[in-house]
Amino acid sequence: MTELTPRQVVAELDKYIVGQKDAKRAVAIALQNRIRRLKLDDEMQQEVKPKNLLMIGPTGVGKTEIARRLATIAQAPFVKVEATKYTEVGYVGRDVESMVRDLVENSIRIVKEQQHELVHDEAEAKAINRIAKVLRPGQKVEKAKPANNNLGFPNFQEMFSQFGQGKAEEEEEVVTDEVASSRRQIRQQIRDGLLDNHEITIQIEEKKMSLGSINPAMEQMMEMQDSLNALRPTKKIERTLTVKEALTLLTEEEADKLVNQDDINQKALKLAEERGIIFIDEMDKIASKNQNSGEVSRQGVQRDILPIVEGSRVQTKYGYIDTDHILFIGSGAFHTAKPSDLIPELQGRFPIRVHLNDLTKDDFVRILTEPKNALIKQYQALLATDGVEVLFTDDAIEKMAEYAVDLNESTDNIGARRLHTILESLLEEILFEATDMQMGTITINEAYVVDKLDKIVENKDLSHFIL
Ligand SMILES: Nc1ncnc2c1ncn2[C@@H]1O[C@H](COP(=O)(O)OP(=O)(O)OP(=O)(O)O)[C@@H](O)[C@H]1O
Repeated sequence: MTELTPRQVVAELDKYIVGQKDAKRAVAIALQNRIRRLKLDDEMQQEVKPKNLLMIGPTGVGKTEIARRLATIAQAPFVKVEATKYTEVGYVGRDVESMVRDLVENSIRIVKEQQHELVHDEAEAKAINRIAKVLRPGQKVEKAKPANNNLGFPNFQEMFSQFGQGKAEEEEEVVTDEVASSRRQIRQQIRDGLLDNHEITIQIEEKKMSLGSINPAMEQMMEMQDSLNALRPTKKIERTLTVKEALTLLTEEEADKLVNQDDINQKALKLAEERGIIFIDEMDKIASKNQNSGEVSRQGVQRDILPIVEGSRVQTKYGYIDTDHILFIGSGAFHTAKPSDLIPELQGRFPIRVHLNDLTKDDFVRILTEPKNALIKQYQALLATDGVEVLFTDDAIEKMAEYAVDLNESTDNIGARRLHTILESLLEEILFEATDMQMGTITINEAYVVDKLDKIVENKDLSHFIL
């Protein structure tokens, strides 16, 4: 895996996030420091403590977005959690270690996807084969039964067959040359996508539902259930789908058989350990120095978080994970509580502090248009699916940015999130009509923006709900 330099990381972040230069630099440095520390010998590693980061800034200015993009750039497992969701050990609620378990789940997904990618062609070939067999079955003949064992032992094979998958095993398929040749043709047709919409009924393995972790006791129960499930033969269920859907499902099922689950688990644990990023939002809400009743439990949460951030071993259903190299990014507005209101040990674990700025009108103009996934581009792409081309004049975009600033000042300051609600209200009519009407090209100018938004903005009660 090639590592990007801090400068390259910032350049990548620039593609998606407007401004916030200091924050981008800080996360790039934090990422590089982790790589540097991993290269040290063991003794030195113990001396150099991990340097986590605290992002301080109002809501909706890009804190989460920076962390999330950073994870994508670094190909790192990522979770976002809210500090206020946790309660002290012993109370009902999520225990703090679950953030590490969630990170591992995310890592498992990443590694599984990578491994599936490696065996994709082989898995797809097998899936195509299975579909061809369903579409052109051979002749079924009854299988000769094995002679009964005369030793008086129960026949385990027959007993197992009662668990659901016995029937098929009693029949054998005779594949004539004609069937084989017809299947060859079908396989080609599937590859060419000619049968995509054709419906078929297939047998697939029933997926075990995985509920998110709730608390340790519940998790243990679910893990026991998982182990029991693993002992039972997988149950097959019948589903009617299009060939295209069946191909996706069966390719996934075949890929599952081709990859080594233990291998995935080990790789995922290592990936989470060395590259994981945990974003803890609302850190300010658990900060407080006072010892009165409500605050005790907040401090409790801080104390629970501390060992994880300091580096400890956490048990997950895939094995133990060391949290020593996980990068923690704390975040919060810190309007009333200050970082210095956190317990000292925790303050020490988040030594890099960075302030994010309030967004200005110019920032809003840029956010609307510049990033790779800019909101205007998103709406244009959505409406293009209905054959509608939407153009925005420069003054229309300026006007939207102006409304965003005004509304953030006069109601709540929700940062760039304001742009989402503004665009949704602005385009409501077009979004409703576009599918029915051949609208061709629509140009949105300043007058259109004023016409659509002024009515709502003037009515303070209404704008609280809509914009
Ligand atoms: N500087 C920015 N550049 C581009 N988009 C931004 C920027 N700031 C915010 N956004 C957009 O606004 C939305 C909210 O931003 P984000 O989730 O990062 O907020 P936040 O600062 O983490 O706030 P909170 O603490 O409330 O979670 C996202 O859709 C994000 O893409």
